[in-house]
Amino acid sequence: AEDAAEAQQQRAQQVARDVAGLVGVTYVFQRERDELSTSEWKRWLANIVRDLEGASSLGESAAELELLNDAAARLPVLFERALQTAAVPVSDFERRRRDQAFELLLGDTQAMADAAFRWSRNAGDARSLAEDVHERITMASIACFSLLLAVLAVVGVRRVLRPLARLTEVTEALERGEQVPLFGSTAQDELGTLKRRFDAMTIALRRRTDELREAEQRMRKITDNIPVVVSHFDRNVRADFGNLAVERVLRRPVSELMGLSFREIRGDAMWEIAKPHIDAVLQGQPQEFESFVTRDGETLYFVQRYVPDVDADGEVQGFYSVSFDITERRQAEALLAESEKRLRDIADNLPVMISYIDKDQRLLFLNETFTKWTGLDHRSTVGKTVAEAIPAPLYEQRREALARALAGERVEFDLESTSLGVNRFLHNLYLPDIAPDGSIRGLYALSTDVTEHRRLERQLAELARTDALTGLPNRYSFDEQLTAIIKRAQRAQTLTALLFLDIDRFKLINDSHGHGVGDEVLRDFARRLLALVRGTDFVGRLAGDEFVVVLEALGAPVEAEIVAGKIIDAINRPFATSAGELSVGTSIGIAIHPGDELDGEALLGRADQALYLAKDAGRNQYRLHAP
Ligand SMILES: Nc1nc2c(ncn2[C@@H]2O[C@H](COP(=O)(O)OP(=O)(O)OP(=O)(O)O)[C@@H](O)[C@H]2O)c(=O)[nH]1
Repeated sequence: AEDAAEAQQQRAQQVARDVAGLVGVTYVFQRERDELSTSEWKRWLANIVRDLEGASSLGESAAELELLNDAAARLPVLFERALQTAAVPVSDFERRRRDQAFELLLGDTQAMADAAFRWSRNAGDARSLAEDVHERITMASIACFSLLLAVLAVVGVRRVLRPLARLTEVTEALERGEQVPLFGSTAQDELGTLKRRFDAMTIALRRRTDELREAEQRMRKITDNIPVVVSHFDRNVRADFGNLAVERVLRRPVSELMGLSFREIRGDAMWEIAKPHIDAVLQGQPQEFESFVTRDGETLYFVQRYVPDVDADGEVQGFYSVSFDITERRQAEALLAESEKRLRDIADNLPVMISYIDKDQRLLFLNETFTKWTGLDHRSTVGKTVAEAIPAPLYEQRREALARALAGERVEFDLESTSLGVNRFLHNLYLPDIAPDGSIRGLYALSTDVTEHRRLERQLAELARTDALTGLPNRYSFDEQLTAIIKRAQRAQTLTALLFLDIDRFKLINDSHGHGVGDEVLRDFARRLLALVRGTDFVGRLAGDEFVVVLEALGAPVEAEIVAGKIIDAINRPFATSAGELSVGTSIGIAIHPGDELDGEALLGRADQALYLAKDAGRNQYRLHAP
């Protein structure tokens, strides 16, 4: 009898522990409401059911069951509370109601636990009695199983225990997300009520499951059709959602990945990169960083966004991972950088100064040649305005052209400027940079060094105006000069004399001594003319043995006659040539420009007529054209 009492008491203590455990877990359940505490709560409930089953094997009824009847009667209420607490709160009101329900549930469970404690204390008393009275031991032992017996007394062992076990099973099935049949009880007793309550809970759960599934399908439909990789990880960083793009990127079916940890899916290297971001997003801070996936030797690049998944209570339940594929952008950027480098290489190696100037006249680009010619390097100059970058006089030379180009005009101009001690003639081209909408964004400035070109041009121009034999200005130059001289004379109202000279019998010199000697005479003739006139007077060779001298700002016509006389005297002095000394004469026709509207051609015509007269009169003399 004592052994039996011992065993019964142990059982009673077991029940007490289980109920206490249930109470404890209920606290946790209320606080956490997560998967773990829910399953714990159910486990403790199942323990009590098992204890009851053990106790039922006694199959006896007893008197001291009142204590437990109360607790058993509370079971349906308990489920009702559970039903209320399972509802998802959508408003503060509902949340308050849920919290109240939890408190009530807790109170109920507490009451059950109190009952069990009392019952175990009673069992302890019974043990001491057992030593004296056998009958009383039986009574006491029966008291020890009071929890079960209370149920037995109220609804009968089989009726209550089978449904309770079934409830546990069904709850677990629900938890696994499986469809469970309803009890469909119409019984009016407490068990019937209990079953109906449970059915209501099942229906609510089903509805919620359906809603969730629909929501998930909607989300899947949307996310499967966007070119973005979307996944969701729970608080333990295990995957519980992934869209179609996940399969495309990882080349694995999404179903295979569900439930796996981030590290299992993405490997150690990616885990190391992502871990700080995951820690942060689980603290509620959104994250953005770049990541990559390498597969079959090719690397895909992503911009990775982690968004915390926060529930109604503000608790982070996990996070969404959204990845944008930027591989193409990366490749395009690489290609662009390459082509930019090629362009820069070309630009740097052209012997042309190239720059880009924006609409606010800020230098945004300059090539190597620019640096070489001006000493301004790209790094320290880019961002400055042209006025800030170059010396004020140089800016002044370009100011107007810059303004015109920035008003949309293609401007070409030449200028001479000195940089780094080198003087250059620059040919500049300013090309406006016009946006598709017609606005001016800036301008391209290209400057070519035309110094050498200019020098050649000048040389050619000089050659074109110079008589190669004597070095005197030629006919072309004379025509240019005469026009300018006449203009000056008209402006200043001064006298100008044109002396037209022809060597006498020059043909004879050529014929007698050869062309070379003739040339010697021509050169000496030119030297003698130059020696006689002022530096400002014009001396030129028109052709063959014809020369001109233009005397400006004369006091009177007679001054021209004096010069002509001096010339004849000078020419009459012997010419030393390779063929010996030769005597040379010259005839001169003089025309005076009176300061009126007479043009160069007419003046030369008059001088020619006078020259004819001088020749006609016997040569080696001058004649003045009669006014
Ligand atoms: N040596 C040399 N002779 C030239 C040159 N250009 C022209 N002549 C010659 O100069 C001579 C000019 O002769 P004209 O002016 O026609 O006659 P002229 O012998 O001077 O006789 P008048 O003018 O009537 O006194 C021609 O025989 C030309 O061949 C030249 O560059 N060098």
